[in-house]
Amino acid sequence: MDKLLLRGNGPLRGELRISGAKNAALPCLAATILAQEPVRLHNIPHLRDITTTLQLLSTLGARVMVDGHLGIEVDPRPIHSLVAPYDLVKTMRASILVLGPLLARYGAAEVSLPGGCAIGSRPVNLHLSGLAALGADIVLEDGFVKARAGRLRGAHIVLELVSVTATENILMAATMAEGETVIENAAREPEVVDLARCLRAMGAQIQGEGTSVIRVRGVKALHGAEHTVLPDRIETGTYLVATAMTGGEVFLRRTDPGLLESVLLKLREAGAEIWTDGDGIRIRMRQRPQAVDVRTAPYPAFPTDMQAQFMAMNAIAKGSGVITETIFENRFMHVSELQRLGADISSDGKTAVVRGVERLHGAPVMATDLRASACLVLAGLVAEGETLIDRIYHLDRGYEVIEEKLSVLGADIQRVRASRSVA
Ligand SMILES: CC(=O)N[C@H]1[C@@H](OP(=O)(O)OP(=O)(O)OC[C@H]2O[C@@H](n3ccc(=O)[nH]c3=O)[C@H](O)[C@@H]2O)O[C@H](CO)[C@@H](O)[C@@H]1O
Ligand SMILES: C=C(OP(=O)(O)O)C(=O)O
Repeated sequence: MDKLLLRGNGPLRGELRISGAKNAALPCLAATILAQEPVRLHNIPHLRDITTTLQLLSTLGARVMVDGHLGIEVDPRPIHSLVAPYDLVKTMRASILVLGPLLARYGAAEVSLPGGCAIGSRPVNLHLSGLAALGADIVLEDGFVKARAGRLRGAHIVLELVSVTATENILMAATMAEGETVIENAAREPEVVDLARCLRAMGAQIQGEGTSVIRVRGVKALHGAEHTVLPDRIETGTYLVATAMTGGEVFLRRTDPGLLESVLLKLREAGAEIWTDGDGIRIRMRQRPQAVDVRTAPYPAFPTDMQAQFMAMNAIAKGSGVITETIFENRFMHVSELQRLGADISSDGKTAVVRGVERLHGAPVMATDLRASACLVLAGLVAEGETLIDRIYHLDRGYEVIEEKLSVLGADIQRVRASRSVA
């Protein structure tokens, strides 16, 4: 297994291009199943989760063409299998997103239940009850969700809690249902909005995305389209925190400051100077960060996918900050790894109190999930001595060439390939 080796190397400086959003690219790729013609997607990040999704689409029979550096064309016409097998689904929870489209377009689907993930139990009951409300017969058998339906029928669905991918699954299915579907308590995340735009380009009739009530008038068929995926707000936020922690100055381009206002607010509170300009963000940090309190909640509040990174920043900040995680019940796995680097953190249930220390010290650590991995990279950027991060396959699910991007900014970071020993 590859590892990352970091040595604290002072402030990050320079300019970076932000990639397309993983969490928007994944549902848009699933949405291609609905079309009757090829769909071209642009600004697709080069990530392991994307490769897995493309493999899944190919397994179903779709023809996938990688078109230049960041473009992908999916031709769904040859789809002949409606089974998403365990081998692919176990590595990526978002594979459940093919359920709604397969059901709506082909009237049946068998999708392996996504494997458990380190950040919590992550059930899919809301996906299933939403699709059942649209008329699907669903059974759980042999570890698979097996669903069947004639033409789906529009319904009034009130989600019990805000779920991003459940909103997306139901939204995709509803585009081809007969009549109107209303999704109440829908997720308002920008990635849901991006999916709605992609579906609208394919001919879907959708209103209200970005609010908590989405209305969909079903159509008989969806056509081919082109869509450019929005920038990754979590990648953006991660590089902003990296710059703040190292006391550097960095300009991020091809991003959208409007997507991460809650994060920018907290960075300013920590002492960062931030300038936004259309699709760019400049950040400068001229002092040791001030610890901040953070409470995660659905968009537009502070994102759970940025929680671990802010914990790393608080670990070296002046004062202490309280981090409250309200979305996932087990998203503090990075606490014990940060403690190995010398962080002073106590956690109890949903809350962690982080008392900033002057300095972290490098040590071998283990990544436990995607954003936990990112937080260890951030800690390694400022730790004294060497930090060796194991199990970075998590990181490769969601950060495009992170070691190259950080190296460009002056970080001392290298990938240690599995076959080579550490010098
Ligand atoms: C691929 C993708 O877009 N992943 C994102 C998505 O995950 P994902 O869509 O899986 O997360 P959800 O929004 O569904 O999770 C929110 C909460 O709802 C619960 N829940 C969800 C579905 C369900 O059927 N039943 C249920 O109880 C979850 O356990 C969690 O406690 O949103 C999360 C919350 O912003 C992000 O951290 C993930 O990066
Ligand atoms: C938790 C995440 O992704 P996923 O939902 O795909 O596991 C994430 O992007 O931080």
